[in-house]
Formats: sequence, structure tokens, C-alpha cells
Amino acid sequence: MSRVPVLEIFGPTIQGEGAAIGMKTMFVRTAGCDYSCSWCDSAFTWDGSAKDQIRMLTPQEIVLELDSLAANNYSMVTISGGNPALISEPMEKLIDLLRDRQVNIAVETQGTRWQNWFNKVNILTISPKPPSSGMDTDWGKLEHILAHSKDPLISLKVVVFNDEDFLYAKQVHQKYPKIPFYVQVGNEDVTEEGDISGRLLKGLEWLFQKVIDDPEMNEVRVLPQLHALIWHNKRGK
Ligand SMILES: C[S@@+](CC[C@H](N)C(=O)[O-])C[C@H]1O[C@@H](n2cnc3c(N)ncnc32)[C@H](O)[C@@H]1O
Ligand SMILES: Nc1nc2[nH]cc(C(=O)O)c2c(=O)[nH]1
Ligand code: SF4
Ligand SMILES: [Mg+2]
Repeated sequence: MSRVPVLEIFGPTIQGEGAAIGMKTMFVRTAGCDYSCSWCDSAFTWDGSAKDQIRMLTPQEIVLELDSLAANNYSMVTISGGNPALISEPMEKLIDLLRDRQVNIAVETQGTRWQNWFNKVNILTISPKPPSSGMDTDWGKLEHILAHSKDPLISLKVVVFNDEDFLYAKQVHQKYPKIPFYVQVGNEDVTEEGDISGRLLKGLEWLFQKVIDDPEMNEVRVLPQLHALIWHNKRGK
């Protein structure tokens, strides 16, 4: 039976980002990524530092673990990573199992790989990476993914750290003006211990002003990572 490389399963917590911000959700975080963003807040999924924590789980085992953590106390599961779009058949099976149980499914991915199961999820967040990440956008791949996503619940979310990233976010929004668009404050130090909310709120104020001042950004939403304001750089939140 094929298995999913899982780095962590946690929750219930509150979705801190994007279109479903504020909703109670469980998380399944897969291991492995085809990117290596300079500021990745989940680098342990791909940099080898947590490789002994990777478990190869069947879809049924994942559902059992979700229930043992929170039976009857969740109705949404967010699948993130790493890049969950690297996984084909066992991920589709997990999604089918969750759908059978009337669980809403959200997925976080960066828009580098298409999977047919994208059209089975309820909330699909595509997060192309700006220049500060050090990654190059494959615009053809992104186009393919957005053209094949039938679900109207797709949204785009770009993390912004600086002016150049903001220009990139504008470029993505202008290419796809009909797709709900989110800009998210970048967390510049994902290793800092203790309370980082003051630093993040300063970043949010800067990003608010960028959007306020820009007549081409009248229809975007500006958000912090809400969970990082509350729980800072803690893992599993
Ligand atoms: C860890 S990624 C995993 C999913 C997928 N690989 C992706 O990047 O969309 C989940 C979300 O966290 C965002 N993220 C990662 N590091 C961040 C940081 N330092 N500050 C703000 N957002 C960050 C990503 O852009 C993405 O939207
Ligand atoms: N609370 C909470 N919300 C999130 N939204 C997206 C996350 C992610 O790492 O993909 C995330 C996360 O790690 N925690
Ligand atoms: S694409 Fe996502 S998981 Fe991969 S390195 Fe970038 S932020 Fe991290
Ligand atoms: Mg996160």
C-alpha cells in the first residue's frame, strides 16, 4: 500500500493564513519540497534537520491519528508541507477518505506541480514565491495549474518582505485579476525565540501602507500570519 511521508500531524489549531484564516483546523504536514526558500518557516520538512521524524503513513493511519488527536473536534484538515503536491496516489486516497467523512480539505502549495486531486479539495491556496525567496517562478507551470483548477475556492497568496516582493505580488495579481488575492507579511526571523508579535505587526503596518498607497491593489486582502502573532515561532501550532 502506498504511503505519505508525514512530518507532523497536529491540531486542532486555528488557520492563521489566507482565505480560511480564523477557522479551526487540523494540519497534516508532508515531508519534502521542490523549493528551498531562503526564509522558509518549515525548512525542517526538506533540509534534513528532522529526517528522523518523517513517518511513512497510509492514508488510513493518518485519519486514525487525526481522530486520536481530536475525535469529533474538527471538520477541516489543512494539508501543507513541504509541498504536498509532490504526492499523487496516496494523497488522493487521503482526500477521498476525508471527503467520505464530510471533512473540509484545505491545501497549501506553491504552484510548481499540478495534481488531479486539486479539484477535490475545498480550499486551494497557491503561493508563488517572490524574489526574496531566491526561487524562480515557472510562469508556465503556474498558468497550467490555475487553468486546470475548476474549484472557485482557489486563491493566490504572496508573502512580501520588501518593495521588490511587492512588485512581484502586483505582477501575479495583474496576471490573474479574477482570482482572490492575498498578500501576507513575511516573518524575517523564523528562529527567534519568544514574542515576535511586535516585529510582525510592524511588518503588517508597512504592508498595509503599501496597499493603501497603490491604486492597482484595490482588491487584495492584507494579512499577517495570525498564528505567529499568538504562538510566535512555535512548531505544531
Ligand atoms: C511552509 S509553506 C508550505 C506549503 C507550500 N510549500 C508553500 O510554500 O505554499 C506554507 C505557507 O507559509 C508561507 N511561509 C513560509 N515561510 C514564511 C515566512 N518566513 N513568513 C511568512 N510566510 C511564510 C509560505 O509562503 C506558504 O504560503
Ligand atoms: N496555524 C497555522 N496556520 C497555518 N496556515 C498555513 C500554515 C502552513 O504552514 O502551511 C500554517 C501553520 O503552520 N499553522
Ligand atoms: S515552497 Fe513552501 S515549504 Fe517549500 S521551501 Fe518554500 S515556503 Fe518552504
Ligand atoms: Mg506554517
